[in-house]
Amino acid sequence: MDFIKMHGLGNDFVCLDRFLDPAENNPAETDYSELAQRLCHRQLGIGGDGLLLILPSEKADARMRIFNADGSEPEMCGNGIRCFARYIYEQGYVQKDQLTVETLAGIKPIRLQMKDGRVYGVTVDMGKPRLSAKEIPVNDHSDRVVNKRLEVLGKEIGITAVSVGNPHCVLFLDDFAETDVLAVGAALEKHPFFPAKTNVEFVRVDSGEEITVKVWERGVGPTLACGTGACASVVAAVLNGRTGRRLTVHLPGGDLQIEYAEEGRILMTGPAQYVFRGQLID
Ligand SMILES: N[C@H](CCC[C@H](N)C(=O)O)C(=O)O
Repeated sequence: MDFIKMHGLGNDFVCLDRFLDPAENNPAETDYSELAQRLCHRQLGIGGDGLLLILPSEKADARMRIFNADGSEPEMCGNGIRCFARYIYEQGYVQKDQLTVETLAGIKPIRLQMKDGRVYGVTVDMGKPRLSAKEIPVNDHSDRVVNKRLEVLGKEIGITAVSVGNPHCVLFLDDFAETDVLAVGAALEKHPFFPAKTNVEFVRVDSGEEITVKVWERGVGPTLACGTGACASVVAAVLNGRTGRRLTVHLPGGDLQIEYAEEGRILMTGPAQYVFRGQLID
């Protein structure tokens, strides 16, 4: 089985190209949950935060499926879709710098930044955030921004819940040293307030134009970057009046440029890089 390894700011993915032969119809390869757990394992497999499937689409230029390292299938992946877009262009499956990708969170318009025929940056229209309790989803009856105090590890913590197709729980901190990100992240991921579990972002506001974010990802754990998490953090910062609408988001793996535009759409721009091509020895 051939695969391609890619990453977006260190959020890394094992990619299987099924564009020309959608193996989804192939019974031998339908348990992607098991396959994701096997291929993403850092010692027993290739290693990755997730498994990306590159598939044809009847509604867009291509279709992306993403599986977390624990085998769960989330609705969307921000760093992954940038890698996906670069790959399908440079593979020749699309010959244009503006394309669309079908995901479980809807069809995402994408613009490629190119130099000498190679993609050096990708801008994704991530769409509008979902803010009502049912859409996130959370166990609450608010129909507006969900700012809530939750009991976590014996302490009360203030959070903002936002969805960008997948659920996010955003906390604002003055100093990362004040919180055990790993313990609080693990506890919040599975907190009963989030019936579909959640990604968790710890955000320090550095200025009106910059935030620093650490992430605990649903179905993965701590990652070097999370595209949807960075978008959710910007939305939460704007809704809580903490920053402007156009931010540089500093993640452990690098920076993303994100704008939560006045009309409500979120634009995310960042890199997508190859690591290696390989063959799995069964
Ligand atoms: N773990 C996330 C999916 C991957 C999102 C992340 N890799 C990104 O770049 O958005 C979830 O279960 O919703």
